[in-house]
Amino acid sequence: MQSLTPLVDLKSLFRTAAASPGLGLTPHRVGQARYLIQCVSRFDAPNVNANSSSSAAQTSGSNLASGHVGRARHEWQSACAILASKVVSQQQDTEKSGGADGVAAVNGHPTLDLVPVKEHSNSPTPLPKPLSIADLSPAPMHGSHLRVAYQGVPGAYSEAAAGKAYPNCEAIPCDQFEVAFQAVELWIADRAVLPVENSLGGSIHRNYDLLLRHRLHIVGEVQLPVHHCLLALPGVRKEYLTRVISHPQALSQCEHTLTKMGLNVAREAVDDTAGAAEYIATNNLRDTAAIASARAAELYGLQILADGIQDDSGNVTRFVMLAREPIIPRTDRPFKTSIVFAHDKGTSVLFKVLSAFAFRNISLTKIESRPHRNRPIRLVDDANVGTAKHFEYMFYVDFEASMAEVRAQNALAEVQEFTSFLRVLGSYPMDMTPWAPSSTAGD
Ligand SMILES: O=C(O)C(=O)C[C@]1(C(=O)O)C=C[C@@H](O)C=C1
Repeated sequence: MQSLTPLVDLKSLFRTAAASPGLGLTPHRVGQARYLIQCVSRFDAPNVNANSSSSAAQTSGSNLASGHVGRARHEWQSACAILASKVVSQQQDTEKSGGADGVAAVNGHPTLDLVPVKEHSNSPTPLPKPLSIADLSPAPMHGSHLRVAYQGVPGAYSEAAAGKAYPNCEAIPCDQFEVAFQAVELWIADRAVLPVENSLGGSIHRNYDLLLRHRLHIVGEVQLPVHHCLLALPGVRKEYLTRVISHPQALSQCEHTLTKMGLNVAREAVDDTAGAAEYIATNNLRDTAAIASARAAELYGLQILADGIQDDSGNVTRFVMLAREPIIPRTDRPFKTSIVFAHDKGTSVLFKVLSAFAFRNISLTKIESRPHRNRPIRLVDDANVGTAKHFEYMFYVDFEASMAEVRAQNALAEVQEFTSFLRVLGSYPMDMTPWAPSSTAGD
């Protein structure tokens, strides 16, 4: 088995942030990160899984991966927020008292400590170099590689998607989707590549919710054909198996094929496909198989019991590429734009919003609704018949146009009139890779 890049979890992520001023972190950010490490330590709960891209992952199998930040994420997050704000106020106090970084106040005006000029010296103190255009490049890179965060361990499909999106990138494994978001926000990574939907399994809701909660921008998409294999330890036969473990999406993508193969064994959800393979290898499990990639078989020393077990040969997962800054939309190639909106008077607005696109001949490629978590229910009282409880939604729409096109700008101006909340998640080039379906076990 090869030695692999360690998984980034919340704790190590903040530790790296705190210890690496070279990553482009401001002293403020480094200070925040130090405090965050303390917060994370307080809420560490081994064997409790905080991550899940689906509620199915909360089944017993999801406890397989160990060492996660667990219990009470909301507690942890509010502690982070409080402590991070303390860092800011402490920093402001220090600045006021003139103690930090050589800044002192004279008559209320800060003065800077200048580098002393050494007179008649042959070896002058090196002076700071002025910033040049190159220092201001929009995509900060560390060394020659773009650092791309993904959820899972090496061998996960998300790692392959990161490589497709950014060839030669340094892929950074993260144990949760949220960690991948934060890795970009804290400058540990330059981009994140995260799955949002699969042609068989449907939407990965967790990432839709996180897109709204974080301030990253969609700067691209990649569609990855997903070719699943059934993996087990060398020498294990199908008849020995009592369970199959994998990511909930992968289990759902192979549901019928597993049944057709006569594998009516327990199916358990874990955090990612390659993590399932790693778990079997690490614990020498001879009664368990994983659904994962051929690369995962190679990395963790498993054999392939069956190849191409996805229920459809055209099994494709769509991933979005996320960055701290949006890209400038263009019109010289096909673009897609993703928006999210809500209306405080309910779903009646949906028809008007959709017609704003229809009148301009703009095709929609996806529409998704999620609970409006800040205001999930709207009560409508009618004295005669009682109280109607309407569920409230956030609507996510992808449409085929660039924000550089006037028709898209006009459509959004109209949508803004109808809605109480509107955010453009990104305008980005469409993945136009030629179609190449993978083979299935029955082919
Ligand atoms: O578990 C993995 O390998 C992943 O990359 C995650 C994931 C997903 O979240 O949908 C990605 C692609 C496949 O659809 C199956 C699982």
